[in-house]
Amino acid sequence: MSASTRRIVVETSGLKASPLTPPVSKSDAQRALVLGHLTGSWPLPSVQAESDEDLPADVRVLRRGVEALRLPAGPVRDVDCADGGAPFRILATQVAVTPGARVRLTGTPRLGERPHGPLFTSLKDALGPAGLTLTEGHPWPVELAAPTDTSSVTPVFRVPGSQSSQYASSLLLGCAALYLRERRAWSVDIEGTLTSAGYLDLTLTWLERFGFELQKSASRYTVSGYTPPPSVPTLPGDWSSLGYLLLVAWKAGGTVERADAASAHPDQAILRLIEQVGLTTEPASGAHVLKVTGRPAGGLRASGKECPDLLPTLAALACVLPEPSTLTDVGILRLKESDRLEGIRDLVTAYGGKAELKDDTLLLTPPSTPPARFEMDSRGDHRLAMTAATLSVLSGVTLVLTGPECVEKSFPGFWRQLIRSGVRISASP
Ligand SMILES: O=C(O)C1=C[C@@H](OP(=O)(O)O)[C@@H](O)[C@H](O)C1
Ligand SMILES: C=C(OP(=O)(O)O)C(=O)O
Repeated sequence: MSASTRRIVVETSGLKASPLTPPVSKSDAQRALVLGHLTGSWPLPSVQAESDEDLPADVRVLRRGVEALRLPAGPVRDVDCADGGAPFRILATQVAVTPGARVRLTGTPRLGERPHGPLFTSLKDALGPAGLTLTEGHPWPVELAAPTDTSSVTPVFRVPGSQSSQYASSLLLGCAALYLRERRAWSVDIEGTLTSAGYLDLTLTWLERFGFELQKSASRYTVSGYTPPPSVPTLPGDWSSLGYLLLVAWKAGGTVERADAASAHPDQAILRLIEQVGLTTEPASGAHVLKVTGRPAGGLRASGKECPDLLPTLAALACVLPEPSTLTDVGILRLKESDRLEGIRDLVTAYGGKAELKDDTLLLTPPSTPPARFEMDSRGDHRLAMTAATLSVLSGVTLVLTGPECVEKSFPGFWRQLIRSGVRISASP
């Protein structure tokens, strides 16, 4: 259940065409903040340029963590990672590779439940011989004391790829820090199949943008050089957030802004998936502005290996398509801010559709008749809250939503954007 008991009514009968804007991409910003810190671009201009009220909470967490690492060595510093999986995992490695750093990391109970063991083991195996200590509470705090000299250890991290790509991304960002300090190549060996591989590619893209030289052989990624880039890279809009906004814009006849095709974010897959169901995305006037037109002609098929964070959004779309849809490789969804696989099943069922899980595949069948209204508890999970609201917009069916404020994590302005499109939000009696 959601930690919050606040309930809102989302009513979507008065939609109007408006330009809709996503926030900055949290995944891009987290990587850029770490690399800006390591390479002397601090504060990072393109994060400074964002208004504070629109900055995703996870970006603020990562920034606070880096600020703690930039303080002179001294007492143990406390950093609250709230609900941020990537910020927590990225920061754990950055603490471990910052000479003499001592940091106590805490977070929500749910973040504490999510898996981190393989990352901690990897850090201890590689840096323990140099003096790294990492102690875990139950589950909090996680306290790290970093060694002052790592130059004599074997420069390789080994980590399994199956649970989360964030372990490998975090370690590669650690390799960048270690390369800069020691001027020797550092590697990450990924054991087994890598899930959410597009997010590791995103990390590699950011390393290159910031001037790092990379090598790949078999399952080993190596940071082997650094040349400062001519300018500090800037940040794109968030394709995960654009997923909701493109669907809202389609329904309301509006446009989306900040849809930067040069972004390496895996959720840009939304464009292909929208086309797959028979809709068309077209450039509208202005840079990076798009509109969506057409009528859906069939169901969709998407994989949690490619774009895990889009699957809830796609489940909302699936509820209004003329044919059933298939989501594959859905197990990864159990490890997110909530058990999103259960969340998707509950949403589709609350809307009157069918969600059948077989092995690792979810078959979604839209209802023959939509309900008069539907109810959903966000369970404190931003993507479930935004997905439920998107379904309300797509279907015109009123939603009663418990726990709407969790959108802060990735998209603090989400409700404001919906209101721009004519959605009415009121407190539930
Ligand atoms: O590296 C990242 O920024 C992310 C990687 C993905 O997680 P997993 O690799 O754990 O699937 C994704 O779901 C998450 O929202 C952000
Ligand atoms: C899973 C997500 O983020 P994280 O893992 O960083 O908490 C998400 O934003 O959907």
